[in-house]
Amino acid sequence: MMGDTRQLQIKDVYSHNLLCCDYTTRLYDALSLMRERRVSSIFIEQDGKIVGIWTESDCVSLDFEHSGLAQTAIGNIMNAPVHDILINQTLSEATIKFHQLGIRHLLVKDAHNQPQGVVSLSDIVRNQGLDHYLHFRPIEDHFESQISTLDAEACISEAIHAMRRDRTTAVLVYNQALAEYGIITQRDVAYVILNQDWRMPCWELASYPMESMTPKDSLFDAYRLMTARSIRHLVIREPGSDAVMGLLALKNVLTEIETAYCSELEKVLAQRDLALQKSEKNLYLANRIIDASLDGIMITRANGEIIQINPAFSALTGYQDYEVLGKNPSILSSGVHGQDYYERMWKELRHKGVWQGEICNKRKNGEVYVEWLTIIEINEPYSDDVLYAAIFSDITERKNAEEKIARLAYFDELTGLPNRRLFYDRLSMALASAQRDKHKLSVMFIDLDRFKEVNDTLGHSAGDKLLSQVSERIKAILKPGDTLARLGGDEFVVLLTEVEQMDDVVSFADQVLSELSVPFALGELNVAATASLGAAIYPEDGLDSESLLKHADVAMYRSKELGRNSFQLYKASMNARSLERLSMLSRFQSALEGGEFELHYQPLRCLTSGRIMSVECLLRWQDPNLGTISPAQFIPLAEELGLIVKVDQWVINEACRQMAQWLKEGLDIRRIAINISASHLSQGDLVMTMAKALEQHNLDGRYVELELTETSFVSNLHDAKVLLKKLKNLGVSIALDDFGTGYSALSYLTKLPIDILKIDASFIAKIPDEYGNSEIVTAIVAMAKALNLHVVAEGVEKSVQQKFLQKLGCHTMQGYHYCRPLPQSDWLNFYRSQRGLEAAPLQRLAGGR
Ligand SMILES: Nc1nc2c(ncn2[C@@H]2O[C@@H]3COP(=O)(O)O[C@H]4[C@@H](O)[C@H](n5cnc6c(=O)[nH]c(N)nc65)O[C@@H]4COP(=O)(O)O[C@H]3[C@H]2O)c(=O)[nH]1
Repeated sequence: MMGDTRQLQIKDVYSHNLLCCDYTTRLYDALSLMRERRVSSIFIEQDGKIVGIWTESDCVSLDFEHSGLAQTAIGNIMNAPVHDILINQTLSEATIKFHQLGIRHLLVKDAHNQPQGVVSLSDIVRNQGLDHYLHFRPIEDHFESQISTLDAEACISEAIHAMRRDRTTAVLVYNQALAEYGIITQRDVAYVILNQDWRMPCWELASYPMESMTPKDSLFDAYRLMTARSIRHLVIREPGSDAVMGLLALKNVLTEIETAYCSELEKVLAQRDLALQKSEKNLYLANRIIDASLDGIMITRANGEIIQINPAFSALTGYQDYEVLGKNPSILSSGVHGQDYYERMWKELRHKGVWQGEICNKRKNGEVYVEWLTIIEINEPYSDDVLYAAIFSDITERKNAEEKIARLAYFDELTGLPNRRLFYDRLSMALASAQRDKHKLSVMFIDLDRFKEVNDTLGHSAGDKLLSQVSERIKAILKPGDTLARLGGDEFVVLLTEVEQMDDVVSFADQVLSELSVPFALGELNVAATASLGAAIYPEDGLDSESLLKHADVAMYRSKELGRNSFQLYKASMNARSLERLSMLSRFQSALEGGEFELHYQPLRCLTSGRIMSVECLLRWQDPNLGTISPAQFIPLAEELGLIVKVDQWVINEACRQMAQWLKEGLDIRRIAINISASHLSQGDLVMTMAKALEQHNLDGRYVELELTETSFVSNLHDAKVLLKKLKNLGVSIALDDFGTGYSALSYLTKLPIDILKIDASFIAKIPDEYGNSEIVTAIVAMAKALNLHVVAEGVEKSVQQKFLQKLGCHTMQGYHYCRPLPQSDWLNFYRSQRGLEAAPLQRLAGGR
C-alpha cells in the first residue's frame, strides 16, 4: 500500500507556515503568535539561527503554580536541538527519522540549508493513503477509557493536573445541569496561560456539545468526522445506553496509522535491503564479468561521457582509464567513417535499443583497426537516465584473413596476378562479347624453359623472384582489357582481346620473347630465362574456353619440342604430337615399376693403349609398343615429374649389380660410368644411395665413376664440394660431363675434387675442320692435363677426330667411331672380340676404319 507514495518527497507535503520567534520572546507572546497563526508549533531563533522548538503539547508539562510562567523567556523552556530534513528527501526518510528520534516535527530546509517550513508526522501519515486500512480497524481497540471526567465547576488547574497525571491529551467535563459533556484539550491549556486564570471553572473553557461514536464504528469514520469538523476528539458512548465509555483522540487514530505505516515501512525497507544486497551481488558479478571479458567494454552516459571501461578496452585501444574517463568516445574515431555513418548508427540505436556492426577505430598509437561493435541502450532503474554499453572485439586479423582468402580465391599469391579461376571467368566473358561483336581473341600460354633447373639449382626463393619479375615484364606490355594470369608453377597464360589478325598475336609473342631475353637479376646472379609460347585464336582454333586453352597448350609444347625460346600458333596437326606426349608421361610412371628399363653399355677407349678403360651405362626404355625410347626424351620428363631420383637409384643399383657380376666373370674393366641428373643432388641423398648399392653388391667404390654436369654445382659450390668429398670417400671417381656446354667455369675444376673431364660431343663434332673449335678443344685438353685431370672426348665419330685428339694427348675417347651403346649381350660379345686386339697398335686399328 505504500509503494506509490514511498517516493514522494518532503516538498510534496510540508507546511510553508513556518512560525519563528526570538530566543528571548516571552512564552505569553509566543503562544499568542501561535494562536493568531493557528499553528501548533513555533521555532525559536538565536542569532538568526533556529535553535529550538515549542509545541502546544509542551504546555501541559509546565509548572502552572509558577507565578511568572507567562513571562518566562521561551528560550528557557524550549526543546533543543531542532532536527531537520532536506526538502528533496523522501517521506520514507522522514518517517525513519521521526521513528528513531521519537519526535513529531522536523524543520524543512532547502538545498542551501535555509529553513523553508515544517513537516509533522501527521503530514506524512495523511499522505500515505491508508484509508482502507482504517476501514478494518474498530474504535473499540483504540479509544482511551481511563479518561478523567471533571465537574463543570472544578477549576482549570485541576484539569491540567489530571492531564499531566493521566498522560492524556484531554479531560472530559460534565455539566449536570445541562446533562452535557464537554472537553478540555492541551491546546485549550495553552490559552489558559494567556489568561492566567487558573481558578476559572472548567465548563467555561470546555468545548461542547461533543460529537460521539460507538466502539463498533470504524476508525475511518471517526477520522473522517474529525477532519470534517476540524476537531481532535470524539466521545465514545455505549450503543443503546449512551453511557460515556471514553475518549477517542485524533492522536489515537494517527498513532494507529503511524504504527501501521511504520511496520509497513519496515517491511518495505527490509525488502529493499534484500533487493539492495541482491543488486550489490549482481553488480559485483557484473563488474567481475566486465573485468574478465576479453571484449573491450565501454559504458557512457547519454551525453557520451565515458564512465567505465574494462581492462580489455585498455589492451585493445592502448588507453588507460584515467585517459578516457569523462571524455567522449570520439577520442577513438579513425576518421574513416563520415558523419552520415554515425547518424545512421544512432538512429537505429534509438529505434531498436541496440546497434551492431563493423567500425574502424584508432588506437592510442594511431593505428587504425577494425572492430565488431555492439552498442546497447540501458535505461537506469528508478530514473530517466540512459546509459550506453559498447562491447567490441578487434577483428582486424579476421578481416585481413578474410580479405586474403577472398584474394587467394581469385589471385595468385606470389605474383598478385589473376589465378586460373579468375582467368576462366574473364575468358568466358570475353568470349561472350567476341561472339556478340564478331571479333577475334587469343589465348596464349607462356611456359618458362628450364625453370625447374633454376629452382633446383638456385633455390626456390630465386625461382619465386624469377616468376615475379617475369610477370612484371609481361604485365608491362599488356594492353588495357588484356589479362595475364598465372596458372601455377612456371605456367602463365594471356588473354588478348584486341585481336584483329594473326599478326597481332605474333607481334605480342615477339614482344614477350624480347622482354624475357634481358637477363633477370636474382640476388647477385644475372640469369637468362627463355620461354616457350603457344597461342590459339578464337574462332579459328576453338569456340569455347576449354578448346582454346587446350590448343594454346598444344602449341606451347610444340615450341618446346622445337628447341624452346620460341612461339607457335596452333595448327590442327599439333594435336597428335601432344597426345603422344601425354600418353608417354603416364606410361613412364608404370614403366618404372614394370621393368621396362634396361641399361646399354658404351665402352671408352684409351687413346694410347687402345684398351677399354671403362664403360658408360646409358638408360633405355623398351616400350612394348613404341620400342626403344631415347633418354634424351624421357629424362627431362622424369625430371619434370619428380621421378628422376627414382630413375637414378634404379640405374645406380643395376650398374653396381652388373659391374660386380662382370668382375666375378673375370671381365677386366676398370670402371662403370653412371650418369647422375643434376636435380638428383637437390632432391635425393646420392651418397646414401651409392653407399647402399656398393654394399649390397659387395662392390669396391673404385669400380664406379659418377658423371655429373656443371649444373649440379652451380647453386652452391660449398655444398657440392662436401658432397663430392663424401662420394670420393666411398672410392668412386667423379667425371664432369658435357664440359663446354654450360658455365665452363674453371673454378669448378680447381675447387672441386674432380677426376675426369668429358669434353662435350658438340666440340668434337666440329674438329678438326672448323676454325676456332679445334683451338677450344686444344685449350681444354691442355688445361685439363695441367690440372692433372683425365680427359675424355665424347662423340668421336670419325677417325680424323680420333687422330686429332691423339695428337693433342687426350687420354680417352668415346663415340660411335669405336662403339655405339650396346645392349648387355652385344656389349659382352664386343668386349670379348676386343680382348684379342688390345695388343695391336691403336694406329692400325684406327686406320682400319
Ligand atoms: N651423336 C653421337 N652420339 C653419341 C656418340 N657416342 C655416344 N653418343 C651418345 O651420347 C650420349 C652420351 O651420354 P651423355 O652425354 O651423358 O648424355 C646422356 C645423359 O645425359 C642422359 N642419360 C643417359 N642415360 C642416363 C641415365 O642412366 N641416367 C641419367 N640421369 N641420365 C642418362 O641422356 C643423355 C643421352 O643419352 P643417349 O641418348 O644414350 O646418348 C648418349 C650416347 O648414346 C657419337 O659418336 N655420336
